[in-house]
Amino acid sequence: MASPHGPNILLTGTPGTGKSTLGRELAQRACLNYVNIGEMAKERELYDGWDDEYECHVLNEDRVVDELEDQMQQGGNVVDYHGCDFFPERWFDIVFVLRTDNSVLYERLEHRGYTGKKLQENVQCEIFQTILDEAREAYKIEIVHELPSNTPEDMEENIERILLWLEQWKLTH
Ligand SMILES: Nc1ncnc2c1ncn2[C@@H]1O[C@H](COP(=O)(O)OP(=O)(O)O)[C@@H](O)[C@H]1O
Repeated sequence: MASPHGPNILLTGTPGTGKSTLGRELAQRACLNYVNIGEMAKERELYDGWDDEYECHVLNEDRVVDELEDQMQQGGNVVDYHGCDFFPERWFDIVFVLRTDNSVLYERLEHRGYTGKKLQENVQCEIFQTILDEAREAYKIEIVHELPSNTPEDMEENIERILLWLEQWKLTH
């Protein structure tokens, strides 16, 4: 989606892989808007009930898409969410799937207070590369990129890589 405000970037991946850490830093350094879908849904109550099994709200995906449509058409957004197949494909110029080693992810999620089934299923989601497969099905394969996200050095490299991509994007749009 060509836009004078810049491209739209999707950061996705299993919870705990580092999307919001990377997204906030990237948005600040590249002067883009950071959009955390989880926080937005909470603030605007974009929910469709409660999931007893996973003890979380059920996202009203249609309302999220409606709320964001105008802003996405303007461009210049870094969107952060642990899912990606309900966004319109046309919104994004590039999709990054953050990947974290299982043992590192386990510790991060435990530290976040996840236990039992929630902890296990999130680590399994990463083992089975569920979000990567979802992204590859929902977007053109050439715009989907995996980013390792285990260490602070990884994060710095990822930011630099995305900033370079942004420079290229600006030259061609
Ligand atoms: N590249 C990284 N190296 C080390 N720790 C990281 C990295 N990215 C994130 N973290 C840490 O992992 C935890 C989860 O990160 P967060 O950005 O909240 O993940 P997400 O938004 O994907 O759920 C946080 O404590 C964060 O500081």
